[in-house]
Amino acid sequence: MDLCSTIDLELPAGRRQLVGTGIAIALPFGTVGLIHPRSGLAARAGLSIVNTPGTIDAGYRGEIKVCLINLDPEQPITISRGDRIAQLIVQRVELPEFVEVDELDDTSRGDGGYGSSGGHAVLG
Ligand SMILES: O=c1ccn([C@H]2C[C@H](O)[C@@H](COP(=O)(O)OP(=O)(O)OP(=O)(O)O)O2)c(=O)[nH]1
Repeated sequence: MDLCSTIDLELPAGRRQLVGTGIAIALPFGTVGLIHPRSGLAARAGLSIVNTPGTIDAGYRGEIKVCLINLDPEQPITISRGDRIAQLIVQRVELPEFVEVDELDDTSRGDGGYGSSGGHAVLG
């Protein structure tokens, strides 16, 4: 579902702003809302979201807001009230009960991460 701006704004290069969408929802328990950028605006103008994906908790009843950021190094981005600025995706989530243990089971990856599998010159 697309989310639209409730305001007109001009976002200068490198700046961010929290923008209202005028939407409040009651998500079913066991789901989460994720706020994603729109790929067209990202590729063409450099518009993104600071905390992408934003998390909308099932218990949240306030207005959904989007923390937009202009990642273009030079050009401002003009947004008009009603423009589609982001998209909301609703997903089911696990609600696990966490249990503290002294050891974890062995896996082939183990504790290797952060590029340990290579695949790029800078990773060695
Ligand atoms: O892009 C976003 C992200 C969050 N929210 C709202 C819904 C969410 O349920 C609430 C809290 O979000 P989050 O848990 O990410 O914020 P926090 O910085 O951890 O603050 P809090 O202490 O309120 O949990 O803010 C939005 O409207 N837009």
